[in-house]
Amino acid sequence: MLEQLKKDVLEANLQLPKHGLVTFTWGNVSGIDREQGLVVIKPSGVPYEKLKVGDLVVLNLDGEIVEGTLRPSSDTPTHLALYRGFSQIGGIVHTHSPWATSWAQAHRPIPGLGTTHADYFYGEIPITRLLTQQEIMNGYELETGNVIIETFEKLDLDPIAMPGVLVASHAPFCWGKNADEAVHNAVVLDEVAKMAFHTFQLNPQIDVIDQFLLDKHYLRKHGPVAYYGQK
Ligand SMILES: O=C(CO)[C@@H](O)[C@H](O)COP(=O)(O)O
Repeated sequence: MLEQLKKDVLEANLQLPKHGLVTFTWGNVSGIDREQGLVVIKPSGVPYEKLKVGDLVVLNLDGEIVEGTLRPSSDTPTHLALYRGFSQIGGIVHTHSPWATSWAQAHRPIPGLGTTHADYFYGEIPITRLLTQQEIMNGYELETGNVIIETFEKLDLDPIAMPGVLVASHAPFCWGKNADEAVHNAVVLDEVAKMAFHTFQLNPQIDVIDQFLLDKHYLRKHGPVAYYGQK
């Protein structure tokens, strides 16, 4: 089980440069074995082209390293906070993919403007608030995880229906039932971020997708899940 999870997390990490979601060593992917309570994550600062399964780091949900010799990703506290807060998810991706990161830096949520968006994200992709100076002092990565959970609680969002978020002045985090699905959602997030930017250039007055079409498209693909805005 854990050995297969390591292989899946390695493959998911290697998909990031293949899809153009990362530059240099930016970004990271993790996966969780919920039965054992163990998280497998990319080591910090290791180039993707050199990454091997033995480099991956295994931690428990308290952040204690149980396997691995390298330093875990600097975003590990964020991943762990999300696994603790969103019990339904099995894989997490963090990138600085250019289009989604531009919306995060602009402190703008990404509105649902079309069916491409609706197939994956049930409504507007949220933006977190900025962290306070005290929160940054407490630990930027841990508090980033906490502010994502806070954002979803405030907006009453279902992380299955909304598998991604923009962290203000930072970049996106995406997730899914496993690491592979999390990467898929990260690719789509950057695509819909690009499409939304261009759509507004073509028509600054465009409105969000009709709710009926949003329902039809999202539920056609995902079946009866908690509705956006309802638990
Ligand atoms: O968000 C950041 C830095 O702002 C990180 O995602 C780095 O881009 C990758 O860090 P490591 O996973 O290599 O520690």
